Amino acid sequence: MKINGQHYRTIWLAQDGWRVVVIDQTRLPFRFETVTLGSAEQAADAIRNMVVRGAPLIGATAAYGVALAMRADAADPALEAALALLAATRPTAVNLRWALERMRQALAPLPPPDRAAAAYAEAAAICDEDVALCRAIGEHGLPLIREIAARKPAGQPVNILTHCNAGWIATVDWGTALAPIYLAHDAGLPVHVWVDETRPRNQGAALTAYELGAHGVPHAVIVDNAGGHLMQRGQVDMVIVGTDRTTARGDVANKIGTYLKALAAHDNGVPFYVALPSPTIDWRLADGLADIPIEERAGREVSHVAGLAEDGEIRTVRVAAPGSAVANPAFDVTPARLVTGLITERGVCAASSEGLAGLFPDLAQG
Ligand SMILES: CSC[C@@H](O)[C@@H](O)C(=O)COP(=O)(O)O
Repeated sequence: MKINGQHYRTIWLAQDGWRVVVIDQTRLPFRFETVTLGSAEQAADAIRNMVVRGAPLIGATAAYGVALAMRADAADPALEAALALLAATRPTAVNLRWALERMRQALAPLPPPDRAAAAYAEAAAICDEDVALCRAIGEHGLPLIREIAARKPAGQPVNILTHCNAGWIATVDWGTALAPIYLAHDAGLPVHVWVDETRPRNQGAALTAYELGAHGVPHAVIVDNAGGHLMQRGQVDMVIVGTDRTTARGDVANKIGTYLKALAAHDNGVPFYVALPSPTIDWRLADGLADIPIEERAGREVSHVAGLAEDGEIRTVRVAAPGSAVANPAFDVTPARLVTGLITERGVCAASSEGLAGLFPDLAQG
C-alpha cells in the first residue's frame, strides 16, 4: 500500500541484500521509521516488543529471522535454536508456528552450506504468498460489501466496524479485514469504517486509522465501548475483523474485545465476518475456548498509554491509579456460533468444520 505516494510492503530486504527492514509500528502513526534487523535475536525482539505485529507479519518476520540465523550459522543446532527462539516470542498467532514449521521443512533436509540461500528464498515466498492471499481475501469479501451497498439508499455509505488492526500493516500487504474495504473503496463504493481504538495498545486508533487515512478511506475512531451503541442505532451495517488463530471448527481468537463486538452484533442482527488467510487456521484444534493459548502481556500496557505530547515528542503517561493491580489478557475467543462467515483466500464459508473443510479439503485433518 502507499505512504505519501510511495508503495511499501511491511517487510523487505535492505540494500545489502541480507538484513531485513521492517516498519517500526511502535512509532506509528506519529513517525514513519524503519528498523533494520541483522540477527534472529533482533527479529525475535521485534516480534516480542511489537515493532512488528499482526498474525501474518509475525510469521513473515519469523521466517526472515530463521534466514538471518542461517546466514550466521547453518548447522543443525543453530537451526533448532533459531526456531525455538522465534517460536517463544508470542503464543497466540498460529501463523508464527506455521511459518517456522515451513522453514524447518524447507531447511532441515538440506546440507548446511545450502541453507542460508534456501531460507531467504523460502521467507520471500512466504511474503509473496501472503500478498496474494490477502488480495484474494479482498476479492472474496468485496461482494459482501457490494450486496449491502445495493440495499442502501443511493450515496449512503456502508458502515463497517473493525477491531484492532488487520490491515496491510498487520500483513505483508493489503491486510485481511481491511482488504475488502480497500477494494470496495477503490471500486467507488461508498464505505465508512468505525475504528475501535483497541486498548491497551491502541492498534485501531494508531494503525488502522493511519492506514485508512493514508488510503483516503472515510473512517472515525471510536472508543472500544461505543460499538454496541452504534449497532443499536442502526449505524453499523457489518463487522469485519481479523484473527490470530481460527480453529478447525471456526472458533476465532482475535484481539481482546472482539468477542464483545460479536455478542453485540449477534444481539442486533449485524453480520459479523472474520477475514483470514489459511495459515491462520489451526487444523489441530477444535475448541478455541479450551485450547487456544491466550497471551498475557505486561500490565504496563494497561496502566500506561503512549501518545504524542504537546511538544511533539512521543511520551508515555500513567492512566491507572498508582498501586492498583492490572491484568492484560491480549486476546479473546469468539465462538463459531457468533460468526456469520469466514472470508478466506478461497471464498466465504460458514464458521464450522464443514464450512472450512469444504473450502480446504487438502488442508483439513480427519
Ligand atoms: C491480519 S491480522 C489479524 C490479527 O493479527 C489482528 O487482528 C490482531 O489481533 C493483532 O494483534 P497484535 O497483538 O497487534 O499482534
